[in-house]
Amino acid sequence: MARKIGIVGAGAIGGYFALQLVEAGYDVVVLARGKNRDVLSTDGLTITSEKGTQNVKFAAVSDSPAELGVCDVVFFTVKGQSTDQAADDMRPMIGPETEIISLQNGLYGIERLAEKYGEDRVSPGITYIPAVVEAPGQILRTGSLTRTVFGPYHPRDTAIHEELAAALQAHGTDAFALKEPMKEIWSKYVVLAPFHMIGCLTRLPVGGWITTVEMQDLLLRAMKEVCALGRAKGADVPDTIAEKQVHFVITKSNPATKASMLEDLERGKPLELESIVGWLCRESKRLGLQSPIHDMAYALLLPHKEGRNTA
Ligand SMILES: NC(=O)C1=CN([C@@H]2O[C@H](COP(=O)(O)OP(=O)(O)OC[C@H]3O[C@@H](n4cnc5c(N)ncnc54)[C@H](OP(=O)(O)O)[C@@H]3O)[C@@H](O)[C@H]2O)C=CC1
Ligand SMILES: CC(C)(CO)C(=O)C(=O)O
Repeated sequence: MARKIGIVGAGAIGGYFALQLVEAGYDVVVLARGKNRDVLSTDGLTITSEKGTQNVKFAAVSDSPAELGVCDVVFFTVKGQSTDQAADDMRPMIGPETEIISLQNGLYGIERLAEKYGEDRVSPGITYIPAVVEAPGQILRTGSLTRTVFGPYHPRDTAIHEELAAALQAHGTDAFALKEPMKEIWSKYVVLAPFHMIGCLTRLPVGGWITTVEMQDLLLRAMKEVCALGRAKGADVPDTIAEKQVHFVITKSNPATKASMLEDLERGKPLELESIVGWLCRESKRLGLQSPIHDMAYALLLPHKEGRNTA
């Protein structure tokens, strides 16, 4: 019998994986609300990319987690600010054996899920797929990257991760099961937190701000704040990661790439400010570290946190 996979957070990233997992033959059930639920249950999900348009329908779509029932695996893909509510809401979908794979940016959500469901149930992951929701049930992939990794929080059996990664790979996703995914999650976070705050404060894609030595230096110093926090939390995050990442951003990044937090800011949507930048500031303080660059950015972005309509 095919495994039953639940999607909690059927937006850009959750939608992408929902479609791929249906195509891989899994029994996919989707927790969705309002207009998104209506469109997903009637027309299904449509994803447009440079490869064309794909559409799938799901085994079940509901705003009632109890109706969807216990799943073998849940992909957790809500925005950071929805973490606590969604993690509580999904409880009826989580049984004693359910594997929870989080693909959220940052580490806030992973820690909250682990507190609520236990470190042995949560599989941290990260994805680089750029995508946006254009309308309910309609997702646009804005680039071709599909690298995605996931695996256990602490070393344990990874058979389920390997099975899912192989199924996703067979359908075109660059997915990998890692025995120690936290290394790559920290490595992305070293770039992500500075990238989001600088993108939002300059209101520019990376090509608009990375060209001056002043900004390159600011980026490096901001990245080192993240590395210091990683080490204080026991992860292997040497400052050389910051140096490599700055070099990568200068030499390899597509100048048109915008931080997803800037995309949200421009659309007047709520920002993942607390889970990505605020978490770093609070954790640094708690562990006796200084994070002056992120502290200033956090304060400057606070007025935009809830989006345009509530400012
Ligand atoms: N988009 C991208 O390019 C990338 C995003 N990421 C990360 O992936 C994560 C998800 O981002 P993204 O897919 O863009 O976000 P989206 O806003 O597109 O999707 C989030 C979805 O979660 C749903 N949701 C929120 N709360 C609940 C709840 N309580 N119950 C059910 N559904 C809920 C939202 O529904 P509703 O509309 O009803 O609120 C929405 O459909 C973020 O952490 C982001 O940083 C990582 C790499 C790239
Ligand atoms: C990697 C990147 C920059 C785009 O996919 C991202 O994850 C984000 O902006 O949230």
